Amino acid sequence: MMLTVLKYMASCMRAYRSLAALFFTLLLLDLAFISLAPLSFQLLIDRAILPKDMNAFAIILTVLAVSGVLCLSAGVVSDRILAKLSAHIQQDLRKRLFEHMQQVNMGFFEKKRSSELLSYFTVDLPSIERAMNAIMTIGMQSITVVSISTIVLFYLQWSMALVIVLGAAIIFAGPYLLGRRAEAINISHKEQLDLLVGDIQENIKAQKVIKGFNLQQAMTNKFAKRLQAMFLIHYRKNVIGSQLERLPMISLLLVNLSIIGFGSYLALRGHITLGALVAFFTMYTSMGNSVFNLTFIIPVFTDASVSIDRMNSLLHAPKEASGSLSLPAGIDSKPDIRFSDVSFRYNEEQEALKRIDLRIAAGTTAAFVGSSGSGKSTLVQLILGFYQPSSGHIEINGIPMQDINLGSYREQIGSVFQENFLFRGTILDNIRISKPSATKEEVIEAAKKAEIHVYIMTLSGGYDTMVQDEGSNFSGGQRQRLAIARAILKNPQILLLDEATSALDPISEASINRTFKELSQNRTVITVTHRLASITHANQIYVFDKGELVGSGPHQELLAEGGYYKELWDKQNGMQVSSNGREADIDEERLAKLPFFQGVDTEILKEIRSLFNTESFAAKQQVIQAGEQGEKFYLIARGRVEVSRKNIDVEGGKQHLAILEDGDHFGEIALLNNVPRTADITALTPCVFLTLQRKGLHYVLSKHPEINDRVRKTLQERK
Ligand SMILES: Nc1ncnc2c1ncn2[C@@H]1O[C@H](COP(=O)(O)OP(=O)(O)OP(=O)(O)O)[C@@H](O)[C@H]1O
Repeated sequence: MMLTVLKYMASCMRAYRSLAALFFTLLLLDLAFISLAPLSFQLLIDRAILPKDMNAFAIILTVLAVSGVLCLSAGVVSDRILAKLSAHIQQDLRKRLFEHMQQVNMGFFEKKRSSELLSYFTVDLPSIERAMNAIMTIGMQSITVVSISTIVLFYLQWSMALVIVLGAAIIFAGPYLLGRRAEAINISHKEQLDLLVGDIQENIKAQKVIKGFNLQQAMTNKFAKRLQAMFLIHYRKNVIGSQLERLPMISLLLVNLSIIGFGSYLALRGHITLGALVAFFTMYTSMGNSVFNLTFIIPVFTDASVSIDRMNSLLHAPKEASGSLSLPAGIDSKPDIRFSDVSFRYNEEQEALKRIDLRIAAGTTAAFVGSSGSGKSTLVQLILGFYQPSSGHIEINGIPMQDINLGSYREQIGSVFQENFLFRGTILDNIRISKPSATKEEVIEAAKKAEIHVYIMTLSGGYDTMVQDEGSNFSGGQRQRLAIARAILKNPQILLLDEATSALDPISEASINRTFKELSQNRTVITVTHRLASITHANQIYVFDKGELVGSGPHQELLAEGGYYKELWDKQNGMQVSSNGREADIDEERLAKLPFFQGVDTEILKEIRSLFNTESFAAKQQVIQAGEQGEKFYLIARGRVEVSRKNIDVEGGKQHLAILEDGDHFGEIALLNNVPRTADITALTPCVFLTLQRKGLHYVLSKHPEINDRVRKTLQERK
């Protein structure tokens, strides 16, 4: 363990050889004085005090004072050099870690919690710094003092020196034997610390969910369990730490006793002079202190050795596989994307994509549609080269993806996702990140196309307004528009839009979709959407279901085929949302497709239709809370909701059950009678619902006894 840490430090210092050499030289001077000073007692007693020689006394004292001042000054300078060396090494390690983190593949981030990655910087680097400072100060000092003292002690009295060497072996035996256990406890302590920090971090991020679901007490209880686990390991770490310090102390006492007895016996017998005995004891005391100091840094070393291992696990994590061929940039080199028999799995449990064959010809518009979880976003991530297929091939312009330099390829892609990250900095910086050379005018132009310019101009800071905490001072729609501006500014060959307008209101969505259509003139556009009406113009639509490609072709062709696409289309069709998003409507034909209204007379459906109200919810707003009494039915005219259940044992405190989107419905059991809701429903994007109250429906049904029983029976079956 000691050797690992020392080797690691030596490798860190390699870049600063001259600084380190200067440090060691000055340190040696300083230490030589500290180690040899006790010898002056022998000279003072035997050459000056006993023979009463004033001259010798003056010379010895002067030499002592001058060398003392010189060596102590060397010590002060070496402190400053060490401070610089240590700061350099910390900076290098931070840089190395950060640089590597930019290059590791996505799978690595999936497996690690962000708190664990953070702790490399906040826990492990400081622990390495502590060990380095300890070895370069107390450690070096103690080792030098012990080495010089041992030589001098052998020179003064070899048999006593031998006893000391044996004693030193006993002193270190304890820490050596405890070493492995201490290391294991240290590893567990760091792991628990990661989990604890992770819980706190997650709790901060999940405050809206926690308060919304009234989970404060449950979260506090869960945290108390974590603290209990942390307490145990913290206690064990403290115990082993104190044992590592205490054991050498006990051994040292025993060795002291033997030396005092043996030394005094030798002096009594006249085997050594009085001066030599005093010098021996003084030197031994200073050596004893140094040995003692060395035992103090053992826990620091154990800590650092665990940290080095942890950091190496990051530094050895596989990098993104990137080839050497650069894709030529420029407007004429539109990439053609081909998937041949591509399958992909994130983990052993489930295949996210199964044997996909598709081709997105350069300059065309392709759309990926399908239910939630069908693999659309996974496909986008494969196109971006975030993951490698588990089997099959992806080719760009006929070149295997793994041979292409990912940097040059991604240079040609502009992407917008459902959730877009905004960095700390100004709005201008955030848009310009995709094209650092862009002028402010170009940024403004892009912001205008993304329909965010007018809003930016209403802010007192305009484009210099600061983005706070990942964009928390902007709405989901505004964040999405800033991301769209970013992608537009880049003017990429491939525009990748993964639910890029999901957070926008209908007017903005329609208008931005027009912008995207214009932008598609001279480039490849790949759109992932669950809103089929927005991609009817696509050259090729790919339909996914449970990771499989179940259909492809232009809109009309797919409709004519009458498969899954038609099913999705029919589900979404027949509902209209006004352009301001405040009013929604449904026609009777669509109403008749609801299982419990099948076969109901059009006239009655007209009556039922008039009972529907429009309700709007903002993204992240709770629509239904489990346990509350339900009295209405919801039909999603526009938007996406998450169905979940409170469960503090899973991350974030809730268990995800399903995603529902345009055309889906929920809560129909409430149309039958007053039953408590069985799950929570939360809006993921701004949502517009058509809602039907039980009382209204019952009134209509009571007027039409001929359908009353049938509707109730179907509802009962669904229950
Ligand atoms: N990082 C991941 N790790 C493990 N499984 C994942 C990961 N991301 C997605 N999956 C799983 O892969 C499958 C496909 O997910 P994907 O996100 O591609 O679907 P999608 O069609 O884009 O869904 P949505 O429309 O809801 O975004 C799902 O079963 C999902 O749970």
